[in-house]
Amino acid sequence: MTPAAPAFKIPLIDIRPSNPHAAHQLLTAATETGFIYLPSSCIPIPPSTLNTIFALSQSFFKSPLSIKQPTSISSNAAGKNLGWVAQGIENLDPSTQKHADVKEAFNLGEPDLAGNNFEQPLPTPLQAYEQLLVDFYAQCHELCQILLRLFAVALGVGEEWFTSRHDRTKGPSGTVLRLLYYPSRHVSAVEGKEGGDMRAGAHSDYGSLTLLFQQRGQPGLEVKGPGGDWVGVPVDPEGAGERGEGLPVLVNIGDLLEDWTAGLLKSTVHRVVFPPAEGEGGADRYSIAYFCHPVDEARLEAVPSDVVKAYAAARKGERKREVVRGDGSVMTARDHLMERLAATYTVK
Ligand SMILES: O=C(O)CCC(=O)C(=O)O
Ligand SMILES: [Fe+2]
Repeated sequence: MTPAAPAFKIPLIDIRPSNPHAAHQLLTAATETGFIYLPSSCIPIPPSTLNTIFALSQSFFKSPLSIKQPTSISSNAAGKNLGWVAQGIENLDPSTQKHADVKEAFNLGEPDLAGNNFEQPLPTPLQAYEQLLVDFYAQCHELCQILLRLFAVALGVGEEWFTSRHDRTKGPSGTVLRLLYYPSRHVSAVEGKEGGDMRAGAHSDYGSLTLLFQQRGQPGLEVKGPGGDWVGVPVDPEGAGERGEGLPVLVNIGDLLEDWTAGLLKSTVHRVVFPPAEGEGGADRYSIAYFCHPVDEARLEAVPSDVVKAYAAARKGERKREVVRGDGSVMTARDHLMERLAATYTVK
């Protein structure tokens, strides 16, 4: 008899300094599941900020085309990859998915360094809340820096090894804040779009870390377990909402951090599905994703960690991708992102 695979369970980790095991627990989770829940109480983002941003997101996505179109990614004003992404544009898994993802998105690039505004045009419903969005951006970045410091500690490298390479004062990065809207199946059918079956096709994220904020009653995220099975990711695994607390935030490791650590930290494949049909076809889903990247010019030189070195030596030849090229030159974070984009979007 073969032993059953261990159940795939995403751990909830308290990352406050009062937990002396936080760094170790994070590293274990990152090497096993690649996904981690953080309780709302240990993140530097007030639940009221999140509620406001979800309300803004809803009001934007429910706006008429005349509000959305001027900020579209296909307009010159928005800039590359920034702005509104209409339904039918993106397919995260073109190899198996015939139709585009059933979703809309709004991509927000980094604010200026002074922390006053965004360089892209904001749609009308967001304009009055620019400062709140700028502050939220900074809070997300700070949370990623806290996590990156803990990973550095767990790997036995200098505490600032990763954070110094994510230091915004050193230049721009590929970091993006993304508002996401997945209509219920009912709504997408009414709009007459060709019926896609997937809200977001199977993929892994590109950057170093992703933060994902979700709302009660709006499930849909699934991660690929070690046996290739899809496992549902509950929005509120421990009933925080019922206790009147904020929901936990999900963190996942992206391809860049996986590649940088020679595959030790796992960038786990995930997707977003429609909930099983109920009533009118389930609820709409809104989520907010913060994709954190090192600064563009950061060189992805080998992490000087004994743990990483031992893993790299044991798994030589098994890696999905390399950050050091055949000629010995080291990729920058920008090179890495360009390569991932080129691998995904074959037609451009
Ligand atoms: O909306 C979600 O739950 C996840 C979205 C996602 O995985 C992505 O945009 O990369
Ligand atoms: Fe993702």
